[in-house]
Amino acid sequence: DLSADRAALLDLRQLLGGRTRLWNATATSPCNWAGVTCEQGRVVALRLPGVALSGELPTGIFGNLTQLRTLSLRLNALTGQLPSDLASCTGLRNLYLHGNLFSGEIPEFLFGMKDLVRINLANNNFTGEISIGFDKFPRLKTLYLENNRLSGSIPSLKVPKVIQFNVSNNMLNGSIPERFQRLDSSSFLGNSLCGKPLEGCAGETANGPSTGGVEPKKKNKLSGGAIAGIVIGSVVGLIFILLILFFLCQKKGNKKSRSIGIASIKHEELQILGEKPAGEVENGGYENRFSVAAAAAATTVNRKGEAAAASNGGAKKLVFFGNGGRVFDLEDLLRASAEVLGKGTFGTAYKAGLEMGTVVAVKRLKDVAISEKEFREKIEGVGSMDHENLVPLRAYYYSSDEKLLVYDYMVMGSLSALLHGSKGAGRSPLNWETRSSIALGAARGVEYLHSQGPNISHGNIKSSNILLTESYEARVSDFGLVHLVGPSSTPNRVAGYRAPEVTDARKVSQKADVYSFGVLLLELLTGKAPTHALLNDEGVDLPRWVQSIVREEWTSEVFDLELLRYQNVEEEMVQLLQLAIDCAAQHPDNRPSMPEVTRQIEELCRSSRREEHDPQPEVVNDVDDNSSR
Ligand SMILES: Nc1ncnc2c1ncn2[C@@H]1O[C@H](COP(=O)(O)OP(=O)(O)OP(=O)(O)O)[C@@H](O)[C@H]1O
Repeated sequence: DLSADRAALLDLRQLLGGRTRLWNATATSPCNWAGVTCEQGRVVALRLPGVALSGELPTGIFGNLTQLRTLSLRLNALTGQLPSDLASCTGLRNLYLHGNLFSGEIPEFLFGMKDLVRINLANNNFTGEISIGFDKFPRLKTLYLENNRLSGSIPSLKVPKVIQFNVSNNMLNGSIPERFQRLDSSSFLGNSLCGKPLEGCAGETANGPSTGGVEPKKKNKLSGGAIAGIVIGSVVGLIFILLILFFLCQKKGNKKSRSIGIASIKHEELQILGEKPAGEVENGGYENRFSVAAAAAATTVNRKGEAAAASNGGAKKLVFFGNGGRVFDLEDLLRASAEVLGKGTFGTAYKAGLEMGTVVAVKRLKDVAISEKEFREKIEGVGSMDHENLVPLRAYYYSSDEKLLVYDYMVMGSLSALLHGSKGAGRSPLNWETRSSIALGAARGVEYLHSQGPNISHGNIKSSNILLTESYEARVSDFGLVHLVGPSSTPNRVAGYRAPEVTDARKVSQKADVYSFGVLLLELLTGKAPTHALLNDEGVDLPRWVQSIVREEWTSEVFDLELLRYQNVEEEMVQLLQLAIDCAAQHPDNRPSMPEVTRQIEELCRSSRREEHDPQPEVVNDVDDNSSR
């Protein structure tokens, strides 16, 4: 019987006035209204984020919505106190009221909603003290109260499951309870709080912070014996640490000359070819810059114990692909200054600046376990791939000591760096248009690879292998490399992307590529790396985490914060999310093919472009990023 829910929702609909774009005027059942999710005939989720709701929420709406599990009214301009009939929603799990103008104390009835898992009341005008009542939620994981006007001290809450907590920018004082001392300081800034992770409280002993109480005076009264014990303990501890450091340094010193790799390249090795490392002039040290030749030589020296330059085999040449011709030769490459881009599964990648001004990316392969003939055959296959969404392999070099692959250098780096790198000032948020076009470009690149034959797959799809041009076009890289390396290099780092049925990383089917691509899409949409700590804490992978959220009816909460402002394309975002989930199906037969994936992304890109060009007076987007949580 939906009549009760319907009547309640009609009240809300009046509040929305003419904003029919989100509230379909022709819908007969509330379950067909945007923002409403029903289950077995009852409304279980109500989401009206950023739709310019204003004024006080009238009492009488929530009294009937007793099955509600998710209530999201974030980013509106709602004022006054929370309506008392909200207390009827006793099964509420997710309460998102952030970014409004609610005022008054956080009402007591909230603490009767025992199932709450996520509470976000940030960016309002709530006053009063933080209640010990928050301890009454056994499943609470998220508690955001920042940017309100809460006062008093933080009570010693136990909240065992809380992993996200923020009370910054209130009027709180006193010391931070021990339970929260391991959190980041940003959760507490903008108050008069003290103690870890902020600075110690006034009157605190130098030997340790207070442990949660708010009465620092009492804590000063340490007995003489206790002080002597602490001093002796500290001295013994210090001596112990110094001894460990001493032994560690000695051990490292012994190892240094044996290890192979960037960190161990020494001055003498760098000069073997008479080259001066580029970094020496600028940095006075070697850090990450040195010549490709030096790096190659260092390997040779370290492996054989003698100085043999990588270029000493006269017949050894760079083999170029395509019609571009021989733009530079091995000597040029060996003379190039090089900067480490990163170490991957198959070796180390360098950015190499040639003297003639060309910049290329050079990958030094390790653990190549196949014969020269086989290597040349396979790499010829890789070099023949030609598509605008692939990073072209320009050339390769093969000798018994050294295997180099030369690629076009992609100036904007990888999608992984873009999503998970610095989010500080100067970095523009990654908007929906960019993300969806990266998804499309990457899909086209992988689809092209699959079109080359039923046994041709990429084998290592992940965000660090999606590189970006200056205009953020996606180029898929590293294709075909899994077939060149031995079992010792099988990519354990792809954990999180690898399909469940893959046991040998060198035998990755096209359907397994689709799974990895699905995880990549989830990463694009959620902003979470498949190896994200939060996920691991809970012992789940990204696809399972997303699926659990979708099951719990709070789909829109999975999206990256930076995407939340694009309310007008929420439908397309949900479609892409569904496609990602389909791709990451456990059973290969249930996954779509790459052409189908591309077709669906093309379709939703088209429809979101249409949305963007439609006038949308009712959509409010002018809310700042902080409040969009
Ligand atoms: N052609 C290129 N242009 C710009 N950056 C590149 C290029 N190729 C690789 N990189 C960057 O260099 C780093 C190391 O790349 P590499 O491919 O060796 O390892 P990976 O992608 O982290 O792991 P894997 O070896 O499993 O693919 C990555 O951050 C990658 O984005």
